[in-house]
This record gives sequence, structure tokens and C-alpha cells, in this order.
Amino acid sequence: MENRKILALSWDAFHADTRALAGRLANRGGFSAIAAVTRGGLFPAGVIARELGIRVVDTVCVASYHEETERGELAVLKPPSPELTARPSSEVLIIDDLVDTGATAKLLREMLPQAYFATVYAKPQGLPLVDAFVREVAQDTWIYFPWDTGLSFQAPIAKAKS
Ligand SMILES: O=P(O)(O)OC[C@H]1O[C@H](OP(=O)(O)OP(=O)(O)O)[C@H](O)[C@@H]1O
Ligand code: HPA
Ligand SMILES: [Mg+2]
Repeated sequence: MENRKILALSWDAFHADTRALAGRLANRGGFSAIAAVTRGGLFPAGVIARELGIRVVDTVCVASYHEETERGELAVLKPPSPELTARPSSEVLIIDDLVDTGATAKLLREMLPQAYFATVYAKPQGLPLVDAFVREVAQDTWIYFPWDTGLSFQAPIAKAKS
């Protein structure tokens, strides 16, 4: 954790990356509904729904309980709705912001085994669990998403080092 690098994303960068993902998903085609994985997946899901002209957007609500030093159990607070599970699974697109260890993706795969799983960002450990992503990020890098951050003063690098 000590040497963890940081990737801080602006709204513009996130929007451009999400649009690039939407372009790939448009090439595949055939999706009629989205399952957004809360909460991070809500942000790219809105952009992708807009780009692909999809109006059926469901949520799968997942919470992970953070211990002091590491992440704890994952809990499903709301499973996919019947309107979603009634569809042919090849038409269902699961969207999350990121796959990291793959724990969340594995849980989603168990719930919707045949659905297409896409994330905007992917770290190597979780990468085999997704069908599509746009940007690979190193495992030792922590991504700061724009909805979790704000503008703040940054000390000059030389001063921060002293
Ligand atoms: O591959 P993993 O190791 O499971 O990590 C990826 C998950 O972690 C984050 O969600 P988080 O549980 O932090 O909650 P949030 O979406 O509500 O921010 C992110 O949005 C992914 O869903
Ligand atoms: O790199 C990350 N950034 C934000 N949330 C996360 N949840 C797992 N990995 C990450
Ligand atoms: Mg999440």
C-alpha cells in the first residue's frame, strides 16, 4: 500500500474513456438492457445508455464492507430485477466502472452468467473476468474517480518532498 501509485481522473477523461467503451459495445451490438453495478457503475452506465440508445437500465446493488486495513465481505443489497433476468442473457450488458481484484465481477458473473460484462478500467488481476474494457491500469495504482474528488490546492512538488 505504501508505494501505491495514483491515477486521478477528471470528468472529461472519464467521459472520453466511457465513450470509447461505448464505441466498442456499439460494434458488438445486440444489447437491449443494462445492469449498472452500484455505485461506481451508475456513472458509466448513464453515458453508455445514452450512446447506445438503451432505455432499460436496472441496478445490481452491491456493498463491500471495508475493514480498517482491507476490504471485507461483499453483500448483494438488491439482485437484478425480473424485467432484466427475463431477457435473453446475450442482450444484457453489465456495466461497472472498474475491475480490480475481480471479486465484484465474480459475484456478478454468478448472478448473470451469460451476460456481457464491460468496465471502463481494468487492473490485471480482474481483467480475465471482463468481456470488454478500454483502459488497463497497473495493479499497484489506485484510481481516484471524479465523483470522489474535488479541486484542491496542491503543494509544489519540491516543497512536498522537503
Ligand atoms: O474488482 P474488485 O476488487 O471487486 O473492485 C472493483 C469494485 O470496487 C469498486 O466498488 P466499491 O465496492 O468500492 O463500491 P462503490 O461502487 O459503491 O464505490 C468499483 O466500483 C468496483 O465495483
Ligand atoms: O482503484 C480503485 N479506485 C476506486 N475504487 C476502487 N475499488 C477497487 N479498486 C479501486
Ligand atoms: Mg463498485
